[in-house]
Order: sequence, then structure tokens, then C-alpha cells
Amino acid sequence: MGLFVIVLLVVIPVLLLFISSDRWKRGTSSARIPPGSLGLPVIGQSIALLRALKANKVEEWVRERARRYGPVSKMSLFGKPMVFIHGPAANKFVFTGERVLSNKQVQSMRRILGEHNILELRGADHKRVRESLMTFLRPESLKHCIGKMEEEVRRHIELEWDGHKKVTVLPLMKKLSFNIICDLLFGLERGAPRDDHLESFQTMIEGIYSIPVNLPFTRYNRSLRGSARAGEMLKRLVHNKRRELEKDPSAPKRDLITCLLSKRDDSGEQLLTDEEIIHNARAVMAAGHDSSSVLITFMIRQLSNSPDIYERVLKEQDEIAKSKGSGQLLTWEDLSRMKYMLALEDIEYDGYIIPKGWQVFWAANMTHMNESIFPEPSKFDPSRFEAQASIPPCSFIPFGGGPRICPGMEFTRIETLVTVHYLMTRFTWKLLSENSFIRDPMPVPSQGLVIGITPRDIQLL
Ligand code: HEM
Repeated sequence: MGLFVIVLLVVIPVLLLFISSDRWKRGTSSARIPPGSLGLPVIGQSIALLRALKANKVEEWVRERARRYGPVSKMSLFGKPMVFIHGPAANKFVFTGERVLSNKQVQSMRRILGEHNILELRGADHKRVRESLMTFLRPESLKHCIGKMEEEVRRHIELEWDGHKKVTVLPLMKKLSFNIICDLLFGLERGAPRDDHLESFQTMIEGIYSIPVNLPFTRYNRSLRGSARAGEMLKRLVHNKRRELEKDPSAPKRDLITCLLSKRDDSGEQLLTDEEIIHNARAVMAAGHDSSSVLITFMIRQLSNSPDIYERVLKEQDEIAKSKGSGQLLTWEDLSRMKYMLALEDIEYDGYIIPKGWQVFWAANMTHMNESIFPEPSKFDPSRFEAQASIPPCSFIPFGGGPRICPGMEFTRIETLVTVHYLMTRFTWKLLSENSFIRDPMPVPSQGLVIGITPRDIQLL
């Protein structure tokens, strides 16, 4: 979620901090303030946007603004003036503009995840934390985690799917992604201590985009309390992992926390402080929990709605299942065979001035829905990604790009492929709930996607 939510929510506001490169020129007298209107003072277009979000029409709302004012326009949201941009050039501007633009998270997120979380960091601190996370999240390290991921998926199916005729997919996928993160990233053993924290983390995540009013019974207040409980648990975990590491410094670093604790600077000091480790563990949970569970839930929905594609994916998955002996685990090579799855200064952009201190309202998903780049963009058609070379640069950007590209991309890929492999080879399903979806603020299927399931006869594979 997070940026993750916002990306899926269609927009990413970025606060302009300073300009120091020649690429994005400082304002010149020939450049103009973009067209559009700032609306009423303070309110601007906020109410219209909130209404569109509630009615699940935010995409139409953003498209209408683009149609009326063109690729660059101004507006005002929540008391802040903004420049709205979209399209591949805008994506490139955002991805390569790290020196002239700075991500600025909402206050609620900063308080809930902690001020040292990666989303708040810039420059050398961002690089240090990001490189540390990547030591564990890079493909070569994750290759060794496929077995553990698979164990979690098999166990989840045994407990929550086997013997049931009907399941609600979204809450189950949230539980699964929580367990996968706890196991692989936190190294937290299964059982009561882990289960107790599902609720803390979920409440924490729910308030990340809440109004920051800290009064009893507000969503923000509940979220802060969830974050504090999660922080206490992580503190104890860091303590225990450090003791394990001291006992056997050469043992393989099997989880992200141990991996972060073992990283040293040139003078032999721990590279990330305990506080940084805890804040970033919370950030990783917030980033990886809802995003992956919503992705897998939507895949199940899309596959139900597209029988032809379902058949092709199933054939591929059955072939992989057939090639494995009973009880044999999936490998990196198996996953590779699953092809079918899937301003402190004024700056000038496209002839317009983005004045110092304004925010950039970036609609990444407008590019994904652009018919001239992706014909019939709403159609579920994984084959459109087969010829990667034909996709123009900066056009397919679900995981962002540039120095802040999602570090959890490979983790998500493995989690999704392993889960979908097991669900497809073990069950057939049909939709029982409405086929629509709402935004909360992440897009989620109405009623959590209720499906009827029938076990497949795996002997016949
Ligand atoms: C469907 C799944 C996911 C999607 C669509 C997604 C999307 C994104 C996007 C678009 C960004 C970049 C935001 C920006 O440009 O500022 C991002 C950043 C990030 N993601 Fe993901 N993500 C997903 C899963 C995950 C997972 C599973 C993890 C953790 C294991 C994760 C961890 C992060 C972190 C820590 C950042 C911040 C990176 C930084 O600021 O340098 N994400 N994600």
C-alpha cells in the first residue's frame, strides 16, 4: 500500500523541494502558469475529488480534467496548489526528478510508520536504508526463500480453503500476505505471538491515510495505538534476533531483520539504528500487505471473468505441477516458466512554470489507461506484455521507476506466482458475489470477492 495505495488510487502528490539540475529548467519569463482553476480558497477541488472517490469515479474525474485543460494544468487540493501532469513524459519527469522533486508523505503516515521510514528519507539516508533492504529483497537472495513462501501458501490452503465450499478471498489473502511477511521478512515463528499481531498491523495500516486527529475512537488514534503495539513487538524481535546473531555470527541471515542487524559501516558500527530497523519493518509491512493481497484477489477475479485466459494459465500451471514429484517444492526455474501470468525554486515543465512550493499531482494510471499505448486498456489481456520491447519507455509503471522503484517487486512476483499456482492447481472456482469493485481507498472487490470453490482431482494432473 502507501505510495502503493496512492498509485493504485491514481495519483501521487510530490512536493517540490528544490532544483539543482539543468534538466528541469528554472522558470523563464516565457513560461506560463498552467491553465485550470484553483477553485475556492482552501477548498479548491477537494470536495469534487472526494465525491469522485466515494462514487468510484476518480478515473473519470481525472480524465475529464485532462480533456478540459490538456497534459499540464493547475488545481488546488486540501489547501495546497498543485500542478497536475500525466503521460510517459510526466512519468519520466517524476522518476528522474529526484533532485528537483521530493516525495512528501501525509502527516498521518509519518507519525504511524515512524520518521525514519524509507518513504520519509532523502539523499544519503534514503540510499543507505534502501541498499540495506535490497540486500535481502534482491532476486539472488529471494531465490532461497521460495520454499518458505510455498510452505506458508500450502499451510494457508490447508487451514482456510480445504474442506470449504465458499471463501471470501480478500481477507484470506490479507492473512496470507501478513503471514508471508512475518515469516520471510521478520523471521517470526508461527503461532500465538504472530497471530496476536495481525490485528495490530491491520489497524495500523487502516489509519495511514486518515485525518490526523488524535482523539479517542478516531481511526488515526486506533492506528497510532496499533503502530505502538507493532513497534513493541518489533523491538522485542530485534532484541532476540541480535542475541541469536551474537551466538552465531556466521549463520545464514534468513530474514530481513537479521540481515539488517548484521550490516555494518566502515567503523564496524551497525549501519541502521534499531529505531530505523523498526520504522522500516513497519513500512515494509504497510507497503507489502494490502498491495499484494489486492493484486492476487484481482487476479482471481479477472481469471473468473476471462475463461480463455483462465484455460491458458491453467494449462501452464498444470504442466509445471505435472513435472514435479509428489511433495516436491517449486523452484526459481519453475517461476520463470510462468510466462503467461502475468520546489524550492520555480521549475519549467513542458513550457509551463511549476511554481516553487507547489505540489505535483501525478496520475500514473492515466498512462496505463491510454488507448494509444495499450489498446482496449480495461481488457484483461496478459498477452499484451509478451512483446515487452513494443511498450514505450515510462509507459508501464505499476512499481514506479527511478531511484524509488518498488524494492518489493520481486518479492511480490514470487508471492503472486506461488499463490496462484497452488490455487489454480488445487481448486476451480466461480464468483458468488457482485462483480464490481469499490475504493477503500485501494480498489477492492465489493464484498471482498466471495467465491464457490471445488477441489480439483490432482491425481488426474
Ligand atoms: C502489488 C504489489 C506492489 C505494488 C503495486 C507496489 C508499488 C510500489 C510503487 C509504485 C512504489 C514507488 C512509489 C514512489 O515512486 O515513490 C513502491 C515503493 C515501495 N515499495 Fe512497493 N509495491 C508492491 C509491493 C511491495 C512489497 C511486497 C514490498 C515489501 C516487501 C514493498 C515495499 C516498498 C517500499 C519499501 C517502497 C519505498 C521505496 C523507496 O522509497 O525507495 N512493495 N511500491
